[in-house]
Amino acid sequence: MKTFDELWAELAEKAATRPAGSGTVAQLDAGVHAIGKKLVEEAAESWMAAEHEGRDRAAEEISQLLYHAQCLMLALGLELDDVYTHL
Ligand SMILES: N=c1c2ncn([C@@H]3O[C@H](COP(=O)(O)OP(=O)(O)OP(=O)(O)O)[C@@H](O)[C@H]3O)c2ncn1[C@@H]1O[C@H](COP(=O)(O)O)[C@@H](O)[C@H]1O
Repeated sequence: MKTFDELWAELAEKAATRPAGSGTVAQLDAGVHAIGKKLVEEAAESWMAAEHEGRDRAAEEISQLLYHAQCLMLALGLELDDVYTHL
């Protein structure tokens, strides 16, 4: 288990060091368009899970939604504070 901030630190490190075999590096190389499509896909899967598959499945899909949101932020060079300032 990890927190949102812990995942962010891990992904930022992966983006900087680009270790072989990292799915995050592959996502970043795929670009904003591809990451955006995954984000929308995970949003739809979160919605469907919430309506039809129960709390545990919804939580799993929402975790993937958060992951892809962080990938999109990294692809754009955004920091957490750039987002938090709008909350
Ligand atoms: N939390 C996640 C995470 N959530 C989602 N995903 C990705 O999102 C995909 C989920 O997509 P789906 O469930 O729709 O499955 P899928 O359609 O079969 O996936 P794809 O074929 O589209 O890749 C997974 O296959 C992962 O590629 C994640 N990939 C990585 N992480 C974490 O990110 C960290 C860094 O990962 P790496 O960069 O791979 O080392 C690690 O701590 C991981 O646990």
